[in-house]
Amino acid sequence: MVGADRTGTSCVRVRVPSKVNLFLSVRGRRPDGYHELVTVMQTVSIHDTVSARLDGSASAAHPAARRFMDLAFTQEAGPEVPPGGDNLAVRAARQLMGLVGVGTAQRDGEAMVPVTRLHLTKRIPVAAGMAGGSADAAAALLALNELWGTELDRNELRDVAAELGADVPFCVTGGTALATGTGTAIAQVLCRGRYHWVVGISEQPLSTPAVYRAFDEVGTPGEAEPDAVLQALRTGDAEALGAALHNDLEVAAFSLRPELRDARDAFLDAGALGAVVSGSGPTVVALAASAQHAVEVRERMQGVFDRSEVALSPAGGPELALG
Ligand SMILES: C[C@@](CO)(OP(=O)(O)O)[C@H](O)COP(=O)(O)OP(=O)(O)OC[C@H]1O[C@@H](n2ccc(N)nc2=O)[C@H](O)[C@@H]1O
Ligand SMILES: Nc1ncnc2c1ncn2[C@@H]1O[C@H](COP(=O)(O)OP(=O)(O)O)[C@@H](O)[C@H]1O
Repeated sequence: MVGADRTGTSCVRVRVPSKVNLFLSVRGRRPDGYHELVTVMQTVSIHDTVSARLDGSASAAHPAARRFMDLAFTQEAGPEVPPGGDNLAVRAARQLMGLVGVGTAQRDGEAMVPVTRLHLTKRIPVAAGMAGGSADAAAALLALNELWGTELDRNELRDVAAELGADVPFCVTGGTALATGTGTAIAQVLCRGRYHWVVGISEQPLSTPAVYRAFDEVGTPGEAEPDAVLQALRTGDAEALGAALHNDLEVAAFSLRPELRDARDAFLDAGALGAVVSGSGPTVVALAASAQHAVEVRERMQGVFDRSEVALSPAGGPELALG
């Protein structure tokens, strides 16, 4: 899997989009506590950026040629984002190093150990149901695969990604996908048109495990099918998509944050084509008929959320730029 010592790249920047769940059905709870899902995910145009840079000779840092490498991580992010080894971007880097047999250390015998510097610029709301941490993990995998010349293909990267979190495999590819299992089995689906969203953001985060626990108490595993969402996407019909938005986790998010139900309903009163909690929340997304309509709906929602943004979907996948 590890390619020859070929990389001449010394810096890679990956701009990675967030996601919304257009449809999410919880089918049941597995013995390990994870839940079986059927979900349709789509990238939206709120992005993080992860850059990776090598100090010293790029070729000397090829993992196949090294037993040790040092990893330095910095970020422009709020205090709620872990600054060290718990950050999903760092966990992704360590996972990739482990896979190619490279340890983290300051020195490798007599020689100085090469340093890989990872930097995260955070724009995606945190613990918001928009897969921000997963997006950063995916971006780190893609950046380091390029920087180190490890040459894992997308399928191999998705396998590594699945070990980091249920949403990470989707974030490696982006676009629009139907995900099953725990969310890691991904099939791209056809999507025509572009969709205009108002993204309602709450500063107070919601923890994904807490929302799944609440679902076990107040929710019922469902049998809803994503057909109406998939058909709307195939035909590029925003009105049909708005009507078909669905999320079984909403009831759990509402039980923890009753005001989110009011916020969703306020979006509908403000003329949105549809509105739904994204993933485990607390972000509520509303579909508009056009860019202008999104601006109008957002204006009518003044004061409902801590803040809001307009955004476009689908937002493609992670974009790599080499330096
Ligand atoms: C709800 C969703 C919908 O896309 O997204 P977010 O709201 O987090 O963005 C996902 O299922 C979240 O995926 P992700 O946040 O990557 O989950 P992980 O890190 O793997 O798991 C965090 C915790 O969520 C619960 N979990 C996650 C996925 C799943 N299918 N069943 C679960 O029960 C488990 O308690 C797990 O310990
Ligand atoms: N790079 C990262 N960005 C955001 N959160 C991160 C990151 N790495 C680790 N985390 C942790 O993951 C938790 C979930 O964050 P996030 O992925 O943004 O939300 P969600 O699971 O709702 O999509 C946060 O509370 C934070 O402690």
